[in-house]
Amino acid sequence: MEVYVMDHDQQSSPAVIITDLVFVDDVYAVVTLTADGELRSVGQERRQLTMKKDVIGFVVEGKQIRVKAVVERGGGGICCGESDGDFTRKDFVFEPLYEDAKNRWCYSLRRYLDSLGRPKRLLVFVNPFGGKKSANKIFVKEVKPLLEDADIQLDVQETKYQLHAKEIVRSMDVSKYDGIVCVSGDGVLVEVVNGLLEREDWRNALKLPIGMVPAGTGNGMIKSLLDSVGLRCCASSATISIIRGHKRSVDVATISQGTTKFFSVLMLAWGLVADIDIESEKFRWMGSARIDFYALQRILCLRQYNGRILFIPAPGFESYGQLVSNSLYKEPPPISDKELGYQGPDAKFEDLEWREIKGPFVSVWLHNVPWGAENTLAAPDAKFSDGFLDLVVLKTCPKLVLLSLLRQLSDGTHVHSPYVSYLKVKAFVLEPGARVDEPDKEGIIDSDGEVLARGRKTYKCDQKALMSYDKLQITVDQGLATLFSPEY
Ligand SMILES: Nc1ncnc2c1ncn2[C@@H]1O[C@H](COP(=O)(O)OP(=O)(O)OP(=O)(O)O)[C@@H](O)[C@H]1O
Repeated sequence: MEVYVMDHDQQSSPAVIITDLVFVDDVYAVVTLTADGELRSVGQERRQLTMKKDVIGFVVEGKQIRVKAVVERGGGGICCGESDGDFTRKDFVFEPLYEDAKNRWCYSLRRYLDSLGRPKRLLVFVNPFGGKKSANKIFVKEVKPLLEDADIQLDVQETKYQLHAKEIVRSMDVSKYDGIVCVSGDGVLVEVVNGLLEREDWRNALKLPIGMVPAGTGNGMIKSLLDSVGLRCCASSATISIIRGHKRSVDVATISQGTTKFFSVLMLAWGLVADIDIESEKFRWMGSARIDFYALQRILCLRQYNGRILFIPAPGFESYGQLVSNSLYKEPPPISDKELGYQGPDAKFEDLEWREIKGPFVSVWLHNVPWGAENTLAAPDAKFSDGFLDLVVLKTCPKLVLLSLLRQLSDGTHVHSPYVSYLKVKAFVLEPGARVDEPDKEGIIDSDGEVLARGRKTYKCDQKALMSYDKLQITVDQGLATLFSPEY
């Protein structure tokens, strides 16, 4: 029924898609769906839902239609999941008077929801190993019911071992899905991005949006996405943003050493932060307290590392460091026939103006998005797709100041400290050196929670790292990957 309704106050109001006399709670009411997506009920009570924002799906229950809705709460209220969240369930049930009317309502609601471009088929990775090992429970109790309410078909894959998600993504049929969801920490997200980029059809594969549901220790990406619109980092808010299907592009950094590459969407750390992140693994039994506990230990016995960093500053940051004639940066070798995946940005960096900062360093930290973890606002000015990485450098710092800087990480005010240099860079070279106090020992280079390189003679570890503790270079490709994101 397509009618154009004249309004008393305005010249015209949005076209009516369907309007009917129905029962709401056994009382007559008029329910209307308009072309601008308002679903209104006028009867004993007035109700209004916005299809785009509030409605996640609908279902027929006998003679009734249940419109499944989640409404953003304005302070107070309850979350629709287990944990505290920002949405409350507000289903709307009505009963069309005739079977024929019910069918017309179903057709109109379905057509409207289909026009919103929301995902219909998702591949879901659940990492049972991440964080507090509660990803399965989070998925079953909080994520699956919402995705099913939204009538999304799910292929669920529990990850069985490290790099399992990457393996699947590298060879999956991307045309089967409208997105990939990771119920995990950031580790599985990074595997998915790397898997997509290693495919021959990476350009097309990268259009597949990736959704995150926080279920790990490090949930920096989803925290960054939700926090940017004032939502709390919880499974229900994350799931609702996936259902609504908005997307956001995110920069991808290519970290390379010779022909070896790693693609990062979160961060790279060398020095204090990497040492805390990786070495605290041995205290994993402590849960998230391991980080604070080990950070204290590391500050009391503070290490400094020799080395050098070189970078191309973003416009406005040219005053940092000194100009250099030889950047050490090497353009990647031409692609051989065998290397079919993504090889890094096409841009040339070798002849641009490079600047350097020489060590010793306490910490060097590069960030792509603001939050490194749910309680770490590492780079408050970082943007998802500005084509730059935020660089946080700490060369030296009294221990007491350092302790308070670590506390300030929770609100991002550490970047205002006179001991911290905070700038944006387009490309970066790290030349890591040995520890100042024990020159026979070197450090760790960590990217997105993975050890990229371990110093020689420093760590007894059977696992071989991807790269050696030597010069590596980083370039950024603007907005290369796609994420499901709340509307911003
Ligand atoms: N079944 C499994 N057993 C062991 N490791 C796994 C399994 N499934 C996935 N992994 C690995 O777990 C790592 C961490 O995953 P994820 O990011 O989800 O959790 P996290 O809690 O944020 O990580 P971490 O606790 O290491 O900081 C990933 O590198 C992933 O490859």
